[in-house]
Amino acid sequence: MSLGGEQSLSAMNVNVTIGDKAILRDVSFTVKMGEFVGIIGPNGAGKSTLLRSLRGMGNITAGDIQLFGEPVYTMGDKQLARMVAYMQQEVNVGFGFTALEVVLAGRYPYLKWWQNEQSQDYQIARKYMAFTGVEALAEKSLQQVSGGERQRILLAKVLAQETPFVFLDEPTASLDLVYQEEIFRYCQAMCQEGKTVLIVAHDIKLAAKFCSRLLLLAGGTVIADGNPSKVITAQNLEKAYGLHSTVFINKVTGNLDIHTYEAAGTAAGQQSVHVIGGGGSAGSIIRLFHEKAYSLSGGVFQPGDTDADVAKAFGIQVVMGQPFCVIDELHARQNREKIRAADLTILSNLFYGEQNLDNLDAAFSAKKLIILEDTPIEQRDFTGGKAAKLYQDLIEKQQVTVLTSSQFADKIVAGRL
Ligand SMILES: Nc1ncnc2c1ncn2[C@@H]1O[C@H](COP(=O)(O)OP(=O)(O)OP(=O)(O)O)[C@@H](O)[C@H]1O
Repeated sequence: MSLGGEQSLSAMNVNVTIGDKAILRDVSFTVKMGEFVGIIGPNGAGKSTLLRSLRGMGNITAGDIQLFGEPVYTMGDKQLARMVAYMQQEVNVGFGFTALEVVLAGRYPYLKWWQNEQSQDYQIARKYMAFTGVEALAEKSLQQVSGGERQRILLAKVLAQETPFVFLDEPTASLDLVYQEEIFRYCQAMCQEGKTVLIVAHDIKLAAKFCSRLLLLAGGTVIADGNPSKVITAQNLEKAYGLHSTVFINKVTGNLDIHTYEAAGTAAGQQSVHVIGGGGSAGSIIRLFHEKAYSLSGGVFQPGDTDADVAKAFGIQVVMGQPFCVIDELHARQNREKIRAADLTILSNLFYGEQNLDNLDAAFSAKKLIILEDTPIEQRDFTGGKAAKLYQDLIEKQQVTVLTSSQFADKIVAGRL
């Protein structure tokens, strides 16, 4: 029987209070079979407390938790162990036991008597040890393995329980890059087969890549709940973590990516800057200005250009032209208006081909102009037409500063613009 899509877990107005401190406040959500739910949020948000409560551990102060319609707190130990496999954050494992014995203990809800090595339980234990890459450690005691290996042994134990629910509290904490991904990948596969996995994770990008749903907790409440692209937004991250970030789709990986930056000062925000770029030369400058809270504009950029992508990711309004075309009159006018309004205009490593003719011409109307030029001027060829001539005129214009991109970046970072 397929359980896919059926409601399997429900938490209703769950409150946990310890002393006079509210650890969880009115947490409500339901989970369907086959969902892969990542529970994310800052340290102390209540993630582990929530997972423990869902497993019927610790006492909730108010509310109700049900698994398949049955209150979790009325279930017996063995019934719960057949229902939920739970890997805690910190586990006191018997260090005298071998890895195989520890994994075999995951079969406890099914064992009637200690089995021989040919029994099905041994085979199941070895199967999951092979999956988590610890088969070769079967006879080693837990004292003889590394922290990451121990984590993978404990994961094999949890998987060997073969329950419809798998709850994992930071299972990737001491794992290397390969196993971190592997665990998420395996959980995803389990969910596709109908299991329900809840995982507490700090790696938001990994959780967003693999989980079908994220639950963002902060201060004991659910800040956001839904598919990863709905939950991982700059606003939600600021609300939960107090973090300044830009959330975007990484064009190389196709995955959701997060760029974080320090809270900017207010002084920089009073200066307005217009960036004339294109061809990918201005992206890093736009990022730096944005992080320092300058009031930014840009143009005329071409669609598909990485400068345009960076501006879009940071939510900066830029004048966009047509792809592979000379700048048309409307966009040229909009660009000039922004240049005139800006305190400072930056012309960043502009390719002085004819399609940039208007960008170069418009730069003459800047109040203050800084040209970023990473090719030594003496190596530039200014003999190639109208645009090249304009560029030369700009460089030779009085009160124009010419810097390399890195000299300029140093100035912004040091706040010496
Ligand atoms: N037994 C306890 N007594 C008092 N306070 C507790 C107890 N257990 C947890 N807390 C508090 O409850 C809050 C939530 O803890 P919890 O471990 O659930 O957070 P978390 O989101 O899992 O954090 P982390 O990411 O750091 O593991 C924290 O402020 C913690 O100090």
